[in-house]
Parts: sequence; structure tokens; C-alpha cells
Amino acid sequence: MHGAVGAASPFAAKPSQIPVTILTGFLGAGKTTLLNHILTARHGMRIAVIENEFGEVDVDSDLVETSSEEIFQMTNGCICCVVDVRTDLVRILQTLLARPEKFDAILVETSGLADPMPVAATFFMDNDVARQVRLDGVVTLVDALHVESHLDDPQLKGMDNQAVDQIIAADRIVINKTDLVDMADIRRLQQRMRDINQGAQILVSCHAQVDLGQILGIGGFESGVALADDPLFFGSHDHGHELEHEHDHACDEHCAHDHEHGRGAPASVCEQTAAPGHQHDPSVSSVSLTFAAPFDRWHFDIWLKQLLDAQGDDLFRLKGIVAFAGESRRHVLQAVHRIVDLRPADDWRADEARIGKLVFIGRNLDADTLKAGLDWCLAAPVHAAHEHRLLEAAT
Ligand SMILES: Nc1nc2c(ncn2[C@@H]2O[C@H](COP(=O)(O)OP(=O)(O)OP(=O)(O)O)[C@@H](O)[C@H]2O)c(=O)[nH]1
Repeated sequence: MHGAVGAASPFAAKPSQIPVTILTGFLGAGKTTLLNHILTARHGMRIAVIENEFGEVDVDSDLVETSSEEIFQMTNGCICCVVDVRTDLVRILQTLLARPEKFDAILVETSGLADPMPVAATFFMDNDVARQVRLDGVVTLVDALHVESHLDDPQLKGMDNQAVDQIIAADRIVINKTDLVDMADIRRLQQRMRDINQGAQILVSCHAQVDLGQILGIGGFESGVALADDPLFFGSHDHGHELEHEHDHACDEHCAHDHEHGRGAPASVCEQTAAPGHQHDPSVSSVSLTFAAPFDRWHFDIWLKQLLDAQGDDLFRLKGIVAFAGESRRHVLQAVHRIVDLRPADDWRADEARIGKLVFIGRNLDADTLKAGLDWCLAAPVHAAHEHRLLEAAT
């Protein structure tokens, strides 16, 4: 059942403090899909959305199905480990809270590589903000097809593993993309999630269609102000002194996160005190490219297939808004490893520059090679005609 958040829900009912939900999960797990499910449900609430992307070019705001909600984008770095981004988050919250028309709820979508705990801690950095908001819960999306390759990523042995951190931090774990795996996989994943996080409720979904009553208004954190006063939330690196949160994490041989860096030790603290611990996988990078001219669809399809064939393992995420020659609609491109989706969306506006933008996130990405490949796809009429002639000559 797809439950809307009704008037009886505690999510809607808190009079004084605005509930904040953090949506997290590894790259491509389905966070934006869940966000759209929440925003398009009939709950009658005003929801402010704060998004943080890993790439420099903002694609996510094009993918969010906006209605009356307001979307704030933060693309200047990862929210969990760049101090400026967390300061930005506080500034956005201050602006939101100063408005005469209040929001009923705030959703924060973290980047797919973020550790949600420092993000949660940010809500208590500023006393005024901490008094006015209530951290309702951390909802972690899990990609049923790909999560295990990230949990067991051999390159992260002995390092912080964000896929693990995100599951540890969850109040709710949503095992998504169940259409791509079979029942035995789902059961194995449920057990694996339970081994990592014994307190979180585990849900399963296809296209993030979860009962919203299960993920919003859950009261995962007791009191924001109390947490803000709790030195463990901001400061301790002792493993075992964890944030006062409802669940436990059983560390085992599958747990690749840095055991010096417990869940109660946000990256903010690591940075501010220069303590060791939290570090993103340094082998993962992003490449953001924009194109002021449309692509030729024939070339683009060939380029995309070759890219995914050759680099699908390393390509954690690809998303883009693409313009094709002779096509009035923008196209949305999404790929998670080799699972790709390219589909038309709404029309380009008449007064709008048809700027294509693509963000690649993964390992061994070479910006020049990617750009050269996409330049080859550009629909310069002479170029395209020449190539087609070549193809005809060859057949
Ligand atoms: N097959 C299948 N695809 C899904 C499902 N849920 C989401 N997707 C697709 O997976 C891709 C990634 O989904 P998003 O919601 O953008 O994932 P995300 O976590 O927001 O991605 P990032 O913000 O880049 O980390 C999109 O193409 C979605 O349409 C699902 O249950 N099954």
C-alpha cells in the first residue's frame, strides 16, 4: 500500500519543530525516485528539499518532480566531508526557518557517497536551527542488484566504506530494485542488512514505492537539542560510544568501515580536529560535462553502448539531461553500472538553451576521453552526414 502521510501522522502533527528526514543510499540506489514518490503523494504538506550532489553540474534538480516544494541544491562538494557545504546547509536552514510561511517538513537527499551521520550532526551545529527542527530519521536506500559489490569492494579494505556507513546510520533500510533480483537474493540481503544494523526496520521496494507512513514521522532521534548537548554526537571517536540512536551495528569481517571511526564520530569532527578516519574512496571521482549543441542519436547510442561495455564495472553512476537533434523533448539518461535508462521527458522550452549535461561518477574516469567520445556524438550536420555515408558505403 502506498500510504500518504495523513493528518494523524506524527510527521504532520508536530506543532513546534519541523521534522527533517535524511534520504541516503549509495549512488543510484533510488533516493531521487523515493523523493519523487514522497513529493507526488497526496499529503497536503509543504516540503522543502535540500539536495547535495557529488558532481559539479546539477542534474538532480531536473530529475525531481517539482510541485510547490522548494528545492535547494548544494553542488559545491560532498555534504558529509566539506565544511563549507555543511555551513551552506545551516545557512539554507536559517533562511527557510526565517520565512513567515513555514514548511511542514524538510527532506535532505545526501550525495550517494555521503556518510549521513555528519549530515545529521549539522542540524545541531546552530542552536537556533536545532531548536526549530527535529531530526525525524535516516532512510537508507539500498540497490538490491549492486549493493553487495560495494559492501565487499576489495579496494576499500581497511578504509571507510560509505555503503556500510549508510546502512549503519539508518532508521529505515529500503531494499530497492527488487525487480532486478530474485527472492533468494532479497532474503540474503535482508539478513545482511540485519547483520550490519540490528535496529533499523527493513523494507523492500520496487521503484521506491514504500508506504510513506513507514519512513516519515518515525521519531528515529529522540530530541535534537538533547543530541546537540551530547558530546558523543559530535566528538568521541571511541568505537562503542555511539550516537543515541535506536540501533546497533554488529561489526564483522564484512564490515569494511574504519573501526577507529565510529558512527558517533561525524566527519565534521574529523575535519575540524584533523582526526584520522573518515575519507571518501580516493579512487572514485566525478566528471561533469556540458554541451551547448545537440547530439546525434545514432552516434550517442553507439558511444553509450561502448562505454558501458568497456567501463560498466567502474561506472558507479551516470546521469544526464541530453538534447538530440531533431527532437523537441529533453532526454533523461540514467545508468547505474550497466543498467541504463534513456528516455524522453518534457519539451525544451522555447526560450531555453538546449544545454546537455552529463555527470559520471566512478573509477578510472578520464575526462578527456569521455569528452572526445561525446564530441564525436555531436550532431554537426556535416559530421553526421559523413558518418552515415561511410556506414552506407560499408554495407
Ligand atoms: N529497475 C529498477 N530501476 C530503478 C528502481 N528504482 C530506481 N530505479 C532507477 O535507478 C536509477 C537511479 O535512481 P535514482 O532515484 O536517481 O537514484 P539516486 O540514489 O537518487 O541516484 P544518485 O543521486 O545519483 O546517487 C534511475 O534510472 C531509476 O529510474 C527499481 O526499483 N527498479
